[in-house]
Amino acid sequence: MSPIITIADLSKTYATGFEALKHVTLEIESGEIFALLGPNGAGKTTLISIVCGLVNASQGRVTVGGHDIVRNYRAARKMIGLVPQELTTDAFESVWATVNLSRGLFGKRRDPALVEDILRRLSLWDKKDSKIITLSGGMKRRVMIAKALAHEPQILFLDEPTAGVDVELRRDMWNLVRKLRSDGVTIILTTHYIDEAEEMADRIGVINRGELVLVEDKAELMRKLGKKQLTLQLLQPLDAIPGSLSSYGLELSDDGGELTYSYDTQAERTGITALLRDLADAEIRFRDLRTRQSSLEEIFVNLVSDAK
Ligand SMILES: Nc1ncnc2c1ncn2[C@@H]1O[C@H](COP(=O)(O)OP(=O)(O)OP(=O)(O)O)[C@@H](O)[C@H]1O
Repeated sequence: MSPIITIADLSKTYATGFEALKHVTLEIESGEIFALLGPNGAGKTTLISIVCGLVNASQGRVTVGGHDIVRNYRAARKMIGLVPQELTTDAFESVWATVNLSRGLFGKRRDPALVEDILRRLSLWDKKDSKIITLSGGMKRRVMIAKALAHEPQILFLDEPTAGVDVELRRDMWNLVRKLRSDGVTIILTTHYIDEAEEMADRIGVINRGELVLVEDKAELMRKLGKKQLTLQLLQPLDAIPGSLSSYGLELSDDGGELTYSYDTQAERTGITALLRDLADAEIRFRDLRTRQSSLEEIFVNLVSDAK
């Protein structure tokens, strides 16, 4: 696959002197779902805003579909649909009018069948004649997506798409994103919901204090950084860990009733076989066991706190 967006050495210093982005280099592949994950103020919106031409970069270069976003702004922007964090739309227009207008802004011919399809997919068809002001927050958010899709963009940016929406809308949103991807749309979403990235993304970028600290295939990330824990529920509680087991870094919990061993899933040897043998030699018996893999949330928290 070839990159549809290239971001090279991108930095942004706001007029206040604040460095919101520091030397960010990133390529987005055509057709992927890329999640940009980061805490508040990390620079996610700034990055999106630069790619969409809303904020000027202080340094670096961005191309969208091969078009330089500064020199060839119109061609680049036409490829992009943006769903901003804030709801910005004309409150007194009808849904139908506002979505058609968005299409017109990009110089696209009217296409009522296409707009109907978008509204139906977003469960907005029965609201097409409603004024935006009369809609609920969740419905308004759907309208923002419909507007962003109206000119048939190849790339869709979703800035915090599910912040403050209910569970049902969140599910709908995820389904829509998957459907769009299967239609070939490249999707970049920002989120602080780790489960959202875990569920949706093909690749994940973690941004912290303006720096892109990691970009990785999601499955690879979980495999690489994921630690696993084996917990044994003992038949007889232990007062202390026997000296013969000291090399395993075991932890005793539940009043001596549980013994936990942490191991690296990537390591050539996990050490489990040896541990079980040494436990038998020490006459420590267990009645049950469980294993647990660290979640993306733990990986993320570790990354962000390491970078501080
Ligand atoms: N116009 C501006 N002038 C000065 N500083 C700004 C401006 N816009 C954003 N910032 C600062 O840049 C930093 C990054 O902001 P940005 O909105 O990109 O973060 P974010 O990762 O999207 O955060 P959130 O998750 O809260 O939306 C913040 O500290 C913010 O206060």
